[in-house]
Amino acid sequence: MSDLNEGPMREKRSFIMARDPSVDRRFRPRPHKQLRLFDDIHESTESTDGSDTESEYASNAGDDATSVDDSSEVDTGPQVFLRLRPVSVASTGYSLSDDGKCLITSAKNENSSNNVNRMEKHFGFTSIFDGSVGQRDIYDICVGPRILEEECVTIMTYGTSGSGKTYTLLGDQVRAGVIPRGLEHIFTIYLGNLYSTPKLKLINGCIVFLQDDATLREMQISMKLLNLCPDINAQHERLRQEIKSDHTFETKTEPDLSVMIWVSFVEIYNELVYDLLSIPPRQDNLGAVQRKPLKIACNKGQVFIKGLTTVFVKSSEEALRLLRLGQQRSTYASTSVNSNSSRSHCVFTVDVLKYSRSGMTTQCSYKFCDLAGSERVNNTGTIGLRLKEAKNINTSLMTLGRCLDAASTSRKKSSTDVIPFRDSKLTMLLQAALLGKERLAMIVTVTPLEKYYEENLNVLNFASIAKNIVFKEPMIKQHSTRYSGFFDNPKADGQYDYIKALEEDNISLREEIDRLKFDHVLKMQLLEERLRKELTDTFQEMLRVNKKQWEEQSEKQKLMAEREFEFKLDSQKRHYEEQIEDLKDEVDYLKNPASETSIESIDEMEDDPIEIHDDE
Ligand SMILES: Nc1ncnc2c1ncn2[C@@H]1O[C@H](COP(=O)(O)OP(=O)(O)OP(=O)(O)O)[C@@H](O)[C@H]1O
Repeated sequence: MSDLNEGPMREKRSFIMARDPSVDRRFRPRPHKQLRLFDDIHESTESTDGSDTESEYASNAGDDATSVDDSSEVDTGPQVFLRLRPVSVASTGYSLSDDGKCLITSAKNENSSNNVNRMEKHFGFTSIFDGSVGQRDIYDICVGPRILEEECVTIMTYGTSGSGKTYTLLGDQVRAGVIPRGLEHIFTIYLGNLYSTPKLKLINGCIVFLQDDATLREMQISMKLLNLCPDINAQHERLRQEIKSDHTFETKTEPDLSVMIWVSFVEIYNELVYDLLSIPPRQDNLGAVQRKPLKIACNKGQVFIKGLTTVFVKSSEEALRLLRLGQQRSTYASTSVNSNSSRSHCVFTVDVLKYSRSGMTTQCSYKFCDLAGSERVNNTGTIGLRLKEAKNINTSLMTLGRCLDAASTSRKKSSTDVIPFRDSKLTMLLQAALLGKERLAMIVTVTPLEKYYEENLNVLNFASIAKNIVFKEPMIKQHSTRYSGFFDNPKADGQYDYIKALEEDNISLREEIDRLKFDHVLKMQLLEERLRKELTDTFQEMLRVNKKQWEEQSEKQKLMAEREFEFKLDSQKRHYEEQIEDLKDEVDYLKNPASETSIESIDEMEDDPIEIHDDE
């Protein structure tokens, strides 16, 4: 009954349903001649010789590159690029429009599930890259300009499983992807302004000045994690050489600017957010990393993850090492379509925090988001844990599609429909980009094979919804705050001069402190010198007096010994002289016995031998 009253039901729009949301039929470009893609493309997935045909592309497809730059839609909505994976025999169901910006699909396979899917469809993109386009051009066109704009940007890869999302973002051992190139680019830009210690940090979405002990703690965390990282010196050097030969990045040294760079890495696995750079309880056991899910929160419109480890990095190499560490910890598994398939959505964030002498702190963040691949679970025989993972992946991707759709519809109709960000962790995390508060660049990857035709249509429908979004509000170029340590009160904004004066005072006080310190050090040095001299003089005087005393004492002792010796000598001398006298008398008596001397006395004398007396 109610059906009759309400009239015909309106078709509900969805990115995976059959209705074609691609370019409006009335305006879509009609190709005079459909170009066949992939005629000269050979399978290059297995090749590791680094033979990307970049230079060829640069000359052949240069027009594409320029068309991106001068596009007026750059400022009004997301940029959506299409990258086709190289395959040996590409399906004839895909072709390019004359201007190279529209992919035309038409099912060649009669088994296609429904009539709508078999119809010819046109999907417009900011740029389309065929399988011959290498990593260098992808970076130069899709990402490099966003990095130069120094705005918050989310760069996302979206596609079916095995279509090259991870390859595009991370690259492989030989060909660096978008992230290593982006890191090199960012560090080259700020080379002249990099600050060597972490004094500013983003905490719960706000920029905070760190005290010395907190700075020290952050440096210890950074050191601990870097010690856990795989040793990639040689690999980093090789990739760096490759990047240097591919691009010419320029350093922009600005006076009075200090730049601090932080990185964080999370994965969303089965709808739970995990920190890929957490410090494990035991350093030596990577397997013992506690997988504690984290919560997403919002503070004054800034989305952040509670308790997430953000690591201060001083060079692109450190950032890359942390990226590899997180990559090792993220969830991969072998599936029917990809032997090393990402089973989670991974978001690697680079926060650039700047502090200028005027007291302004600004933040610009680069989020690199590697989405897990959409998968057909019905036909591929996926079971068990892989099935659970695939369902969660598909559900969150569907929510992403719904959010994009709602964002697109509400902008066009100026309606206030609630965008269902809260329906998945992925959309909660990326809501700033989906609302147009940050730039969004999406690289859609497709494997142009017949067997993926219908899956690819879903991906292309999704991409065209994203492409059609128009953001009317101006982008927030940078999140900026003033150092709250100077001013907590809301009137602060109008008192810039006062802040400036305070800062000048601060600078002159610091100079005064430096001068006083210098004077103090100088004074201490002079005092030390004087004390040393006094001490030396005192000791020298003491030595001199001691020496004199010793000399006098020894002189006295010498004199006494001499006198004593003389005295002994005299007494001996006298004694012998007396004995000699006695002996002489005896001789006289013996010669003349009539003398008065008696015999007894002579006998006595004989019994009395000569003695030597020692006075001692
Ligand atoms: N443009 C390309 N050029 C050369 N090789 C490629 C390209 N795209 C993908 N590959 C190769 O294809 C394989 C699968 O790619 P990748 O792992 O990036 O797929 P994915 O889309 O991330 O898949 P999943 O969603 O399952 O993780 C890898 O071996 C990769 O090197």
